[in-house]
Amino acid sequence: MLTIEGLGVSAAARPLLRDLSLEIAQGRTLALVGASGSGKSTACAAALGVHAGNLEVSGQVCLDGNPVPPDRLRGRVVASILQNPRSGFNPLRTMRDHMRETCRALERPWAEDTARHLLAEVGLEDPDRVLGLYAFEMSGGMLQRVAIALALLGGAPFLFADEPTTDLDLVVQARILDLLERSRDRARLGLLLITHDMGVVARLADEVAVLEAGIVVERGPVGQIFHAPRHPVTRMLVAAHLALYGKELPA
Ligand SMILES: Nc1ncnc2c1ncn2[C@@H]1O[C@H](COP(=O)(O)OP(=O)(O)OP(=O)(O)O)[C@@H](O)[C@H]1O
Repeated sequence: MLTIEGLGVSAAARPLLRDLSLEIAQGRTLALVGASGSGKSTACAAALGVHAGNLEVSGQVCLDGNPVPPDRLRGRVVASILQNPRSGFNPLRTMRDHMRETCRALERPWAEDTARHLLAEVGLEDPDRVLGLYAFEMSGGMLQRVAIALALLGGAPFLFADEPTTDLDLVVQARILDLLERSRDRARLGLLLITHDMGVVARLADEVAVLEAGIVVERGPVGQIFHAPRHPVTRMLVAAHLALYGKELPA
C-alpha cells in the first residue's frame, strides 16, 4: 500500500494544495479529479519530488507505512507519466537510448523484445523504426505513447499517470486504457490516475477523490461518485460528463 500523507504545497506562502492524504493499493485505481487549476498536477509532481523549484512542499509518501524519500520512490516504486511528454526526452538521444537508459537506471536487463512489445501495445506501428527515432521526429501523441511504454518498462508496482490519454485520439485512448487496465489486473499495478475526463474515470477508477482549490472536497467509490455525487464540484464534473451523452444528473 502506498500512502500520500498530509501533502501540502505553497508558492510564496500562497497554498496550492492543503493536507492531501491518499491511499493507493496494488491492483486498484484511485482517480484524482478536479477542474483545471485545482491542483492535480501539482499534487502528483510534489509527491514525486519533481515540482517546480519555487514551491514549498510538506508531507510524506509511505510504502507499507514506511516513509520513502522521493528519489527512492521514483522509478523503482512509482513509475510516472507526467504532462508535457516532449520535455521529458533528451533531444540528442533516440527512443532506444531512452528505453535502454530506463532499464540501466533501474538495474534491469535491457530486452529489446520487451521494448518492441510495449511500443506495439501502446499502438505504435513499426516499433523497430520508432526505437531509432529522436523526439523531434515524433508527434506529441507518439511521444506520449513512448512515455507510457517507458513507464511500464520498469515494472514498478505503482504508476502515477497525469492525464495519460489527453492528447491521443479516441482509438489510441481506448487502447491505452485497456493496457493500463490489463497492467493493473495482471501485474497488480496500483494506479493513481489524474484526470479531468470523467469518461476515463468511469472506465478505470475504483475510488475517486475530488479536488477543488487544493482541497479534497469529496471522495468515495466510483459508483457513489457517479450515482450520488454530493459536492457541487463533483456534481458539475458528473453532469458535464453525462451531458456528452444527452443525459442529466437527477436532482
Ligand atoms: N510553480 C508554480 N508557482 C506558482 N503557482 C503554481 C505553480 N505551479 C502551479 N501553480 C498554480 O497551482 C494551481 C494548480 O495548478 P495545477 O497545474 O496543479 O492544476 P491542475 O488541476 O493539474 O490543472 P490542469 O487540469 O489544467 O492541468 C494553479 O493555480 C497554478 O497556477
